[in-house]
Amino acid sequence: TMSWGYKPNNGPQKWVENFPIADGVRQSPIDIVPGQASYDAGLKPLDLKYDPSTCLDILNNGHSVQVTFADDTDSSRLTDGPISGLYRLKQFHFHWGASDDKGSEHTVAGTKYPAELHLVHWNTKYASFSEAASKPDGLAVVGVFLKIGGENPNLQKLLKAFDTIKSKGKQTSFANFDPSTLLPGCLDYWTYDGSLTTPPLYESVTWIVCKEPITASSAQMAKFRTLLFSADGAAPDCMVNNYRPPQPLKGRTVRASFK
Ligand SMILES: CCN[C@H]1CN(CCOC)S(=O)(=O)c2sc(S(N)(=O)=O)cc21
Ligand SMILES: [Zn+2]
Repeated sequence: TMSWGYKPNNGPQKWVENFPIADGVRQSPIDIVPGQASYDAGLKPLDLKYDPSTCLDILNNGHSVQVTFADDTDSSRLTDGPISGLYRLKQFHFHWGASDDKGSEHTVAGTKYPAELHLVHWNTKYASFSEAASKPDGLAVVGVFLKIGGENPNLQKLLKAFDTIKSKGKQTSFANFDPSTLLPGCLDYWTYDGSLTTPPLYESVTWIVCKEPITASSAQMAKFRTLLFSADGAAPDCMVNNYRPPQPLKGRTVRASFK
């Protein structure tokens, strides 16, 4: 049987067949409508501290490009913001389009960005990432939009590794990368209760979506599109449009950390 993907025969419209929670009450992503978000003065600023020495490797998992971190200590972690306790960084990855006019998962008043970065953190009240991944307060994902602008030198280090992980299952060591270099200068955010945007679609994510995008050049976006969904030796299948469209809000409130 074919595993899930982003094509008409195995994509977001079909996921509910194997993952019925796809039609759940707190699914992600969503369209964020700034005028309908509630400013919450009680929301704290995000406190993100990352230790580059926890960076382990970069992987093409057949769905995205992912950078994985050692999560056996608290040295790369998220605290404050909308969450309580301490969440450890596990990985970050991206979603992008076949062209610069689409690619993000969250949208802002219907606007699609060319890509979206997800920094995935797990709640250390649980013993491990895999235990946390399915709990309602198990994960906190920081989303950062990418918009087309000048070349982003911090992305360049990632992109240089892409030639060695072109196809599904390829991975290579990747050391001393500081994910905070991919954060925008202003950490104003929207937050809401949601889910993983890929199967298994667990409703376990506190979403923290930054208002300010970072930039990538059009050439840098083109580099993402040289990656493949397909494994070595299989017919090459470009890794593009690996995004789920916005899902129904179903009565949820989106809070803003800013006026
Ligand atoms: C391709 C598979 N993606 C998922 C793998 N994991 C979940 C299951 O693990 C036990 S995960 O927690 O690393 C995340 S976070 C994430 S998103 N796009 O919502 O940030 C998707 C996934
Ligand atoms: Zn993601």
